[in-house]
Amino acid sequence: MEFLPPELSAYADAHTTPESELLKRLNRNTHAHMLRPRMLSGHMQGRLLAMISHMLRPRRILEIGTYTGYSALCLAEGLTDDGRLITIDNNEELEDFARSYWNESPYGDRIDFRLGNAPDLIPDIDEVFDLVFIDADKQNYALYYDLVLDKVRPGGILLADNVLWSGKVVEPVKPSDKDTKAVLAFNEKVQHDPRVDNILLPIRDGLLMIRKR
Ligand SMILES: C[S@@+](CC[C@H](N)C(=O)[O-])C[C@H]1O[C@@H](n2cnc3c(N)ncnc32)[C@H](O)[C@@H]1O
Repeated sequence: MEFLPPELSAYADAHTTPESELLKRLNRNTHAHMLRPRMLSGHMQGRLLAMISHMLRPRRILEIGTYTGYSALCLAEGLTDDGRLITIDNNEELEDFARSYWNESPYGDRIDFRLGNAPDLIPDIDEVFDLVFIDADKQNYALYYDLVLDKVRPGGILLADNVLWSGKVVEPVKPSDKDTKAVLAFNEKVQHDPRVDNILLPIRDGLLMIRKR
């Protein structure tokens, strides 16, 4: 969901560095051939992810929720020369599609795709992360946060997508709406965690930026 009026959104887009030809093609082909293409980060958020990555120069990035590999390519832009991005998804139908685009990029050999259920895989990853992007099933957001925070270096950054959840975070919640309840609980958890500083950026569907103290 976009929270800005369309004309302001278009203006912001027009004053943001354009996508590379590869990202444009991946974006277009995801919309043409894949289910639920709105899950892809897109131009504006993709450039923000790349900008944050360039600023941090991370050596290790963890992404939870690969989809067609668009955000992985954006995040990989800032990796150090010996850097690596681990990205996890439980949908095996996405891997070949994503990999075909990664292989055309300079980062193909630095993106380490792990197929499986993220809550099962994360505990076995023995790395210290500079940057983490949480962008998978909403009901596990708080669990992902708990699983990764100890693996993030002090000063490292976590980003969590969709934290405004199409505006549902400020509407009455239906008792059956587990996703909205999970997003609300996650946002509260981070807000009251003395181990971090955080800012909720109202970009696209809401991006929570969290710095480990
Ligand atoms: C919103 S999409 C990711 C979009 C991607 N980060 C981007 O910006 O282009 C969420 C992805 O999380 C994956 N996913 C959902 N639940 C998962 C789980 N429990 N373990 C691993 N991946 C999961 C889905 O298959 C889907 O591809």
